[in-house]
Amino acid sequence: MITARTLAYQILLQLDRAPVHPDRLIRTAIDRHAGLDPRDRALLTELVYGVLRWQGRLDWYIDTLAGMKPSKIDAAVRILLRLALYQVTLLDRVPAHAAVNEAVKSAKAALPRHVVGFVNALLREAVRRHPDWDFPSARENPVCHLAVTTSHPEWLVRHLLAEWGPEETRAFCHAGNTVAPLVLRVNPLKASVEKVLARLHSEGIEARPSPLLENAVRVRSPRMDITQTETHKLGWFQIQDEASQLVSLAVGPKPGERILDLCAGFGGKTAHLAALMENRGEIVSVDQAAWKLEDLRRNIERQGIAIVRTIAADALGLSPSDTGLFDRVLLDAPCTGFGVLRRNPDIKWRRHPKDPHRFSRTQKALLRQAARFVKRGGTLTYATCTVFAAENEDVAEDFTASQTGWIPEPAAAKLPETCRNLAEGPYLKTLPHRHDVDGFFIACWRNIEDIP
Ligand SMILES: C[S@@+](CC[C@H](N)C(=O)[O-])C[C@H]1O[C@@H](n2cnc3c(N)ncnc32)[C@H](O)[C@@H]1O
Repeated sequence: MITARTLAYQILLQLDRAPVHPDRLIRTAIDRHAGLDPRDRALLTELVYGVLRWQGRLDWYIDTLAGMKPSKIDAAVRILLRLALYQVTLLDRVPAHAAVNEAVKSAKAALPRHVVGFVNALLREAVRRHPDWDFPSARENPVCHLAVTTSHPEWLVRHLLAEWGPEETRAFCHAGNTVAPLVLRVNPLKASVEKVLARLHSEGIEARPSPLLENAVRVRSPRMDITQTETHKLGWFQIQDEASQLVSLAVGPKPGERILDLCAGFGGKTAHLAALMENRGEIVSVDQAAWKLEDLRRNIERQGIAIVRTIAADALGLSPSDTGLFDRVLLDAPCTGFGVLRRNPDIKWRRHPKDPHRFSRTQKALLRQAARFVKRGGTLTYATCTVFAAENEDVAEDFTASQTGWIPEPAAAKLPETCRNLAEGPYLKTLPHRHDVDGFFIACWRNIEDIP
């Protein structure tokens, strides 16, 4: 019988080779090994996400103890060590000797003898030292200190310190290692909050109304796969953080309107827009990834939505003559994703220091393109799930400064009273460490001129 630790090791190896969402790999592993009991499934998720969150600190332990150049340690050996060290240093419920023994056993099965000796010696030394580690000094090297202790890349810490200062950066980095609440958007086309709470309760899941949005609920036991419930299969809800829900609310579509969702992905925002439109009008959902639009179609069908047309295309190559003009256009732009590190901790290790600026260029081009599809009097909404000014305020300000015929509209105007404190000037900005929701940015404009 395969163990949760072995599966976690295999998944971490796969993630090292290709950028797949960890949840997809975990779900596939659980489906394939139906014999895993709920405790093992929970441990598998804990190990995969724990190692991804704490990878920076775990690597610091390895490089401190290894006595060789970091590049000399093979990727598979490093992952084996990270997994064992995570259990030894950060997980209370696994005895240290069990984690070490299992890692050494795995090493014996697959690695040469001298590597087994190296793994064994390093892990036993880590057990001996823990918890008395000599981390880089906060006074002499604040960047390195924060990067190692909170497990974030040095370039990211340096960037945030320059943009936000030490207090906010520290809070952001600490929040990045917490488990985000599991939030559901209730689908009003099929159910109400009360119905969803009652039905989930009958399936053994406790949830409570969101403090922020009246149509959202927070699940108390976030470790389970809620997509397997009947309530989900019936299309009564969609998993969607409150901050993400603010985007479609800020678009503010009305029944009967024409809406363009220009980077629709799996259709999280499309489905919400359709619900706000009471399933009346038309939504055109565009994404360059045709496979995502397949998921989108399944998602909207499950939710009883019938007003969506999909187009698989590069938004930059699309013309209003192909689609007509729209009352409202949403650009939920591709971004570095640093607002959702709690859910996707692997992102912080995949990104490059130049990425915020690279994305910024694409976002500016996509936003100008999105504007071409808006009717006179219509609105344009720009959203990201990241926190850097380069991808947020800079993009919005570039648009406002370079385009005539557009006036910024307060992004919070259409939001419920409970969310008004999230406004920062004309924009809406959420941060995990301040608001306990994902980090999103929203900006809105109204078109006041004919488009040439
Ligand atoms: C932030 S995600 C969208 C998430 C989606 N709106 C949702 O709510 O689930 C950005 C999406 O933009 C798509 N994308 C990136 N560049 C694009 C382009 N030039 N044209 C069309 N889609 C693009 C990506 O495939 C990705 O699905």
